[in-house]
Amino acid sequence: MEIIHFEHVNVAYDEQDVLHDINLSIKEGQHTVILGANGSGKSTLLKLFSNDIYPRFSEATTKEVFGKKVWDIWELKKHLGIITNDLHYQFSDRAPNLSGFEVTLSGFYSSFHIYEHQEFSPLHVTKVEEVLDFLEIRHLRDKHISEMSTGELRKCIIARSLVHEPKAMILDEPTVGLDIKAQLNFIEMIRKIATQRTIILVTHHLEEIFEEISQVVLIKQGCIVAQGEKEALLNDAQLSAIFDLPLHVKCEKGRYFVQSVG
Ligand SMILES: Nc1ncnc2c1ncn2[C@@H]1O[C@H](COP(=O)(O)OP(=O)(O)OP(=O)(O)O)[C@@H](O)[C@H]1O
Repeated sequence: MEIIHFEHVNVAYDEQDVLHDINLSIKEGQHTVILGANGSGKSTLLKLFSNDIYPRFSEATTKEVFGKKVWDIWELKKHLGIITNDLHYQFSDRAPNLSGFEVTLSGFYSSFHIYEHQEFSPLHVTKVEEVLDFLEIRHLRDKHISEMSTGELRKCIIARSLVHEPKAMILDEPTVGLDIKAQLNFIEMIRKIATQRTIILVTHHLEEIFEEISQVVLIKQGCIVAQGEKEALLNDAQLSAIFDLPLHVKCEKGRYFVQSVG
């Protein structure tokens, strides 16, 4: 089953073309990274996955998510857990008093708060407890957002997206703002999730590309310039071209990093 199947997809904002002739396939179980510089079109591509924007009409265009062309947007959001940094800001701004338990529970209504009119069954509560245990964040259950570190809140937001048991999770620059230890710890958590569902990582940080990611999609100036196996694409030539810098890349124990520039 393909999660994403795009053929000849073009996107424009105010008549300005931003994504050009996108052909992309991501299969279930095929953990994928979408890698590109700032402004290359990564977030726009992600908005296409979630149906927050639509392609420019063309007879040649095919756009299917989980094999379907048309989706009820709320139904689709249950299948695709999407984690953006915007979610993080929304929670810390709007609901600093929410606990880890409540952040997770809010996933059932995709809301940024818990409201009186929302009804939760014992099954909802059980699911939240199960997710907190799976992610090993029970210690955050009763902690308030205002008392959480960036990494702690981000883990609760991941928990929130898991209550629907999405088939795939899309993570947009998930380790922004985390120190090295928190980053490594967070990536270990994502690896655990990757044993159960497909991860699509959107980033410009090589360090975020964990071992289980097999497919790389390189995007530059709104075009997918390469799509294929990680080992074939994460090399000096491809990455220097993508980031417009002479980069020397190294891989150690299955993890990639920029060794030097120039
Ligand atoms: N709402 C919008 N209206 C007009 N242009 C936009 C809009 N959003 C993005 N763009 C433009 O589309 C292009 C791609 O932007 P996009 O945010 O998708 O890139 P990105 O790779 O996610 O960048 P970053 O890594 O900085 O988040 C950029 O030129 C950007 O200026």
